[in-house]
Amino acid sequence: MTSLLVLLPTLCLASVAFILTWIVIPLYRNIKAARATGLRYVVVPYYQYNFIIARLMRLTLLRAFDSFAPGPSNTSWRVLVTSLWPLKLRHAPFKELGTDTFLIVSPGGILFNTADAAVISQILARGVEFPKATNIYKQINIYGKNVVSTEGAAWRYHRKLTSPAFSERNNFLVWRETLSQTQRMMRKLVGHNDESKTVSHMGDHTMRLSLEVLGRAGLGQKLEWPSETGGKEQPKSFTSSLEYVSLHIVTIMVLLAIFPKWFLRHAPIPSFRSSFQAFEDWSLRMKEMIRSRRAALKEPSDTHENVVTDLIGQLVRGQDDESDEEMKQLFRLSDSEVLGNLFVFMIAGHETSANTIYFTLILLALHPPFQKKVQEELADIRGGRAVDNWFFEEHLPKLINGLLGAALNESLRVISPVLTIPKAISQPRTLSIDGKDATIPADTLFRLCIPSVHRNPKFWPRCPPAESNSPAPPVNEIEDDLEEFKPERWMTKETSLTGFINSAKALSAEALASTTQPMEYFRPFTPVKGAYIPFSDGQRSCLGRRFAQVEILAALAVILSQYSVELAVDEWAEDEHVAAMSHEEKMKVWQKAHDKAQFLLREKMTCIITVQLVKGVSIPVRFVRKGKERFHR
Ligand code: HEM
Repeated sequence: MTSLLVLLPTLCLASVAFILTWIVIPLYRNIKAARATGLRYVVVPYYQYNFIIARLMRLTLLRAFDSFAPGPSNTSWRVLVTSLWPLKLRHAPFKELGTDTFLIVSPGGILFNTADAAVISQILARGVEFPKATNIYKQINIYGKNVVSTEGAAWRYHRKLTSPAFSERNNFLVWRETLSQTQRMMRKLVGHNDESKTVSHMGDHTMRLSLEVLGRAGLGQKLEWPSETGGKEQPKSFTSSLEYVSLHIVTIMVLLAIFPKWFLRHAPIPSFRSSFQAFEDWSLRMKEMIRSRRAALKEPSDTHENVVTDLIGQLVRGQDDESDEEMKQLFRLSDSEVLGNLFVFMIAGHETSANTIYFTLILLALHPPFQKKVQEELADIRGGRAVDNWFFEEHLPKLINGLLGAALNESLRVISPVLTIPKAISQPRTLSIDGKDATIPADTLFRLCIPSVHRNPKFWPRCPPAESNSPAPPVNEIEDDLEEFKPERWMTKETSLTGFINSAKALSAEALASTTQPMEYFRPFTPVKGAYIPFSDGQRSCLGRRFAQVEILAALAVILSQYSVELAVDEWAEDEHVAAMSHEEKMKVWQKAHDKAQFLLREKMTCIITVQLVKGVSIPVRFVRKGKERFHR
């Protein structure tokens, strides 16, 4: 009894001390610091980047509120503690708070969120002062340090040594491989005699396509799939270990972060063991590949052409380029760093490109009139040439500057594969925000919210909404068409651009200068700096931007020059039934497929490293020979 009398007050005192030390005092300090910035702020009970606490809170506090309290508003703490709100709510919280920059304050830290192009461009231009938040990327070092996970001098060293790999010669290889692999993919997706059949999981096919292109243009490897080896799965083939690693990358990284290697090697759970096995397999294969590539490079130089052009060849050659021995030791990637970089090229370049091809196809299937215009332009561009005779130098610029390029720009605007760009500061930094200087306290984590700035009405030419069902209902009152996929936005007629420029607040000098162009002149629309950042910008912008552009445009061009992509309607009508329908009946059934696809793009998106449809959800499509379309001719 006496001991209980002592224990209870001690426990109470300990709890009060804990709450004061870890919650009340830090929260008070953070609120004070946030107030001093002069920016708007919202207080939330916990820090979302403290993963253990955030997970605990999601399971308890958040769940309790979600069961008993009415649905949260767009600016409620229940929404703002989640990492997905920029994806789900886009620009809505900014609009409701009446600002394009606000802070989220919690006991664990301050988050700076912005959808303001002017603020984003300052942060990206001052890369040294606003470095990447590298501790978020620690797990990515599983094979070795690399250009994605480092900062400061280490990053400069990696960037200097990896950039030459993304040469125009390599892009040519990407072009050639994509043309050939896409034709191969289409032969599988379209039945004999061009009979159209439903492709239920198009995302899986674009994932393989992108892996094949990375395999060839990145690692110099032709990937053999089980169907091409007589249907026999080869458990230890390079392809299967590469595919396994790329599809299970999140699991592998989490396991390696939690458990020691010796445990995973003998883990009692089979899936843990196979993940670890794949991780080790890939490492062994890559080390072997690096060794044999180094040997090949020592051969006489006239046989080098094929072995230096891919990414691995360029990195290995870079290892030996420096003639000065001392410099070689300082500025030379170790084998583990070559491996680490090849691995992050795969992570950074696989899903991002694959999903962009997939989503652009879906968006074009949702917009048949624009798809038709693209196909007409493609026919002009290629002038009857067979795919194998398309020229990189001649055809690629036409694709980039044409309607397909506009479709790609718009697809990346509405579904950016990367959700937010994180930056972290270790000392106070001053930014000009809405014309005033704001000093942001040290240790603030910055999030440049891509979906939000891509829909910020201040920075984009816009019209009233045309589609009643565009993917936006979290934003209750949709006042413009920025939720809609409208590639025409990127083909600006000078007259409308002038109107836009006059009404925009933040303008680049180039945009102002361009107002002197003739009224009837059409040109690609150039957004204000900081407003369009699918590949980020500044010194840490995407290294594989052109690699990705070449791959995505080449793949789409091959597909659309021969086929139309349609939404599949199997859920509502069988083929024979559709064939016997009147035009009106067909349109009704197509509208159902359209509404469902819009619903999925709106409600079933998530972000696991990159933005994607949630596991198990897909939008089925069909490829039909041009002229044989079932719904829109
Ligand atoms: C549609 C396709 C792609 C998109 C939208 C994309 C987007 C991005 C973004 C936003 C970043 C900056 C991330 C940050 O700062 O947190 C980035 C960085 C990077 N990307 Fe991409 N990327 C794409 C394709 C690729 C491809 C194909 C590769 C390589 C094969 C690649 C390699 C890289 C690398 C190495 C970095 C790190 C650069 C550095 O930190 O210096 N990306 N990418």
